[in-house]
Amino acid sequence: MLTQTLTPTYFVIDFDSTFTKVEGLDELAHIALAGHPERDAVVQHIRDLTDKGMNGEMSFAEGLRRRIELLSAGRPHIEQLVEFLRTKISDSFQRNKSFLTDHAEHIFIVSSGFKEFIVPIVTELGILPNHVYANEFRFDEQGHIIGIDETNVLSTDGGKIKLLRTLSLPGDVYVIGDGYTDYELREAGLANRFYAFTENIARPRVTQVADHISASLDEFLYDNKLSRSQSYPKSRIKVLLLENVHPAAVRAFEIEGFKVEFVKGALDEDELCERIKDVSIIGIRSKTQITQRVLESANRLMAIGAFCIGTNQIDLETAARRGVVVFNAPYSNTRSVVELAVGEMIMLIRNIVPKSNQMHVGNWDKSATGSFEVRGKKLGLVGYGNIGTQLSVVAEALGMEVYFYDVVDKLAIGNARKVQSLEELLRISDVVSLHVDGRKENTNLIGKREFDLMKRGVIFMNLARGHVVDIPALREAIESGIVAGAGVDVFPKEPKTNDESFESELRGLPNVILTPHIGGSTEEAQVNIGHYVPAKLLEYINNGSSYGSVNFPEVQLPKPGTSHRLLHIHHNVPGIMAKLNSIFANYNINITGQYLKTDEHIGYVIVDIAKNYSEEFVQELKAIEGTIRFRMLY
Ligand SMILES: NC(=O)c1ccc[n+]([C@@H]2O[C@H](COP(=O)([O-])OP(=O)(O)OC[C@H]3O[C@@H](n4cnc5c(N)ncnc54)[C@H](O)[C@@H]3O)[C@@H](O)[C@H]2O)c1
Ligand SMILES: O=C(O)[C@H](O)COP(=O)(O)O
Repeated sequence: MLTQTLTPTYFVIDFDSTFTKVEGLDELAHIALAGHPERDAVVQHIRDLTDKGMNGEMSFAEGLRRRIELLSAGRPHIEQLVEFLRTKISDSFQRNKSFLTDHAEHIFIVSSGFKEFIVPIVTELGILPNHVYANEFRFDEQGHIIGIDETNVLSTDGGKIKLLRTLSLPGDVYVIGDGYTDYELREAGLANRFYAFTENIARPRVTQVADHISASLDEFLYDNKLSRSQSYPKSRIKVLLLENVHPAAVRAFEIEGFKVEFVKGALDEDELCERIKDVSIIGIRSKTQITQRVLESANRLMAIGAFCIGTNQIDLETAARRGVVVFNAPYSNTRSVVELAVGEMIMLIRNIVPKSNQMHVGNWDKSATGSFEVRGKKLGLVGYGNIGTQLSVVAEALGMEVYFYDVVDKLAIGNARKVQSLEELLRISDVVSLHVDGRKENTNLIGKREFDLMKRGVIFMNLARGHVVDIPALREAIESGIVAGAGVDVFPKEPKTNDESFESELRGLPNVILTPHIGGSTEEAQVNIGHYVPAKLLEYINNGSSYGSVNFPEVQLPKPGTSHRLLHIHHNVPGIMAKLNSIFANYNINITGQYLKTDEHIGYVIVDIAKNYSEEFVQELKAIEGTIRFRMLY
């Protein structure tokens, strides 16, 4: 860490909604009024009074007096509150305990809250008890709160100003807080700067007048070049999550302190080019197209998470050349697709869809004609990857004979049999199911020629990618009776959101199951993906590990420990390693670990070094010709 001399001498920090995520007095009311029939209304009234005070819309002393009157609490409730507040310390304060401890002599907590619950919390993070200035309750003999110590200046209007005057701190004073009374210290000339703290709440009336807005303590420390736990404040790193990814993903980034934006649907290219400009991490599903143009608009982008299996919607090569790492979730929804395929296959071969539709209009058509078992039938899998192989196992358990064709030589699982060509597979199969990936070359893989090769009465399923099938040819094959039943989950053109209508030539055909690209849309799959992909992205952002990436040299890294980690992504051209090494030698840098992985286009070097290095050394590394991206972690 490049620790520098302290510029500000004293830090005056607010407690409620700054040091902790909540307002202590509101929470005390909530605890004390448990079981009270009017609890919600009373607590809300107290909250409204708190907000009015914080926004400077009401006399502070008046608001405090009225809140205390509404409160019906005692010592045991305060004990419960302290327990609760321990779980509500602001994330960035927790992360930066060492700053609080190391600078304890210069830190003061000045709050309109109450010492009874503030002192136990802040002292656990290194604040000195005699540096806590706050109100105090008055209790009766049974321990009920009966009022406040009115001789304390903090119970009066302008209390913080009066207090700071008496403290008369001999040096620069920086105030950090979320409320208007914190700003008033600056207005009164008692502070050099006021930082509106918005990690928990952003009050427009306060942010408007602030010298600076700090979305976290990390930002405050970074801006003032003070020692901190994050090399760059994550609250300044924007994560854009599209297409309704699972809330677990949002939580995973928020817990780490990132600024997260969530959008329910996909965005088109123009919208995305605009929105992505200041985004560092983007999460998408199958609908969002990350094109070259989008990537060229994304100067801050470090990583893309495909919260799905397919990555054909991303220009992977351009991403890599721009130093943007892409991760996906290769297995999280595999089982869901397999189960849907099995279900559809049985429904289609039994001709259930038309029968069900007839029942809904009152027609009872009991007959065995055109209805078969899957047992003993030949299932032909086009693409024998993760989904194809798992479907193969389940289909065998149902008594089917499984055949597969894959462009790559794949090991057959169970009794499945490999065939040598797509044509052969299509000729022999009773059920054809597509499970190829979405590479461009697979466009119209199945068209008229291929349908003409299939057995008359075949069941056909596409749960892979829409562009793989020529839709007019499929319609013709259904109408001509070649295809007796079809299950289609994916389409060349799909609506961007649930509000758009679905247009397709397949609408209205008999014995055709159409589903809105939901092969992977189960609760289980989405929650799995919601955990899996953020974990990969965070590993990369926090540690540099690119393991599991689909477009980048893969490196699995140990934690950097006490070293600082340099991450250098460059074009794979001769001489870069020599230049890097000569800079390390010139600056006499002590290397504690080094990792290198290259592919055809990209070189990814990770170097762990001892902490004593200069800014010039860092600048020289960044300036090496061929550097795509340079990052430091500690
Ligand atoms: N409908 C959904 O919601 C849903 C959900 C998950 C996955 N998918 C899609 O399912 C498909 C399969 O997924 P996976 O996880 O099994 O992928 P995978 O990459 O594990 O397997 C794809 C297989 O297809 C083979 N292949 C590619 N082109 C081929 C061709 N022309 N002929 C024969 N084989 C070919 C590959 O060699 C590979 O073995 C992908 O397109 C994926 O995007 C759809
Ligand atoms: O690639 C996938 O995993 C599937 O197509 C599912 O995509 P989705 O997450 O957009 O439903």
